[in-house]
Amino acid sequence: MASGYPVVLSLANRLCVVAGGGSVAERKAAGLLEAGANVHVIAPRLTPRLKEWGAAGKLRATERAIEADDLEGAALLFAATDRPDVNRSIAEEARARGIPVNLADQGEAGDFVTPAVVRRGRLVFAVSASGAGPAFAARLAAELSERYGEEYESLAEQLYKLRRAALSSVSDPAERRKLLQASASDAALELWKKCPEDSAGEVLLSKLKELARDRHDQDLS
Ligand SMILES: C[C@@]1(CC(=O)O)C2=NC(=C\c3[nH]c(c(CCC(=O)O)c3CC(=O)O)Cc3[nH]c(c(CC(=O)O)c3CCC(=O)O)/C=C3\N/C(=C\2)[C@@H](CCC(=O)O)[C@]3(C)CC(=O)O)/[C@H]1CCC(=O)O
Ligand SMILES: NC(=O)c1ccc[n+]([C@@H]2O[C@H](COP(=O)([O-])OP(=O)(O)OC[C@H]3O[C@@H](n4cnc5c(N)ncnc54)[C@H](O)[C@@H]3O)[C@@H](O)[C@H]2O)c1
Repeated sequence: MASGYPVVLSLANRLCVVAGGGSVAERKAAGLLEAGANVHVIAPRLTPRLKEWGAAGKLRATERAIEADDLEGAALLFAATDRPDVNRSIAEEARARGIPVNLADQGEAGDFVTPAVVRRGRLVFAVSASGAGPAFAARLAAELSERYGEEYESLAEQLYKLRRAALSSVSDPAERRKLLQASASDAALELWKKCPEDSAGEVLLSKLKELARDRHDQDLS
């Protein structure tokens, strides 16, 4: 497998079809729900959780074999049945319609693979081992999960607000770039962890300006 080209797709409200209803289909569906996709899972046999999500309206669950018409309007297809022939033929139908395909039983023959993922709010870590094995990717993702704890969700939120404040109130692009670079320094990250919530980001921006001034003064002395 040549190593692929990583992207972060916006799937909010886009139809994603999952063929298959076992543990692999459940994992793909769970990841798609986290991305806000409109998920349709189709299989004669569904896991209890997939049934529960269907009954709760989190996704659409249909208990029958996949059909080509199910692909109508889909942005992506996940072929995750335990029948290689079914996966192959629905993948062909999808490709004929220009729909990218993920093949659970033969990743390399699909259009994209799903990496191991760790989410911390806006922060998304994705690890792909490109054929070196999902166990390796999952192990490295678990290490990232330990290194970057839950606190990184609010940290990323603070940085988001700060960046918005900088974009709207620091008009000089060079000055802004300097500030935003400083906003991700070790000292700055420590500062944001201790800062109170500030929905406009103005307090964060004034603290960042102070920090940048201190750094500048230290450089001069
Ligand atoms: C990371 C993760 C993400 C996810 O699926 O969400 C993921 N597989 C995970 C688990 C897992 N996979 C397998 C087992 C059974 C135990 C074992 O054998 O280890 C388990 C464990 C379990 O199911 O619990 C076996 C397996 N996987 C693939 C094949 C076929 C092949 O090699 O082509 C076979 C043999 C099937 C067979 O014939 O039995 C294929 C793919 N699996 C990928 C991703 C893509 C490559 C990603 C990369 O680039 O590294 C790729 C290529 C395609 C794709 O699925 O997109 C997720 C870990 C999530 C986590 O825990 O964080
Ligand atoms: N990519 C991965 O991460 C990964 C991990 C493990 C296994 N696998 C592969 O994925 C396959 C599925 O794994 P699983 O553990 O979810 O299997 P499973 O046996 O739990 O589930 C198989 C599902 O396929 C459905 N199915 C069968 N025929 C169908 C059809 N015509 N249309 C729609 N659905 C149909 C069944 O109803 C069932 O829901 C395995 O056979 C294996 O090759 C991939």
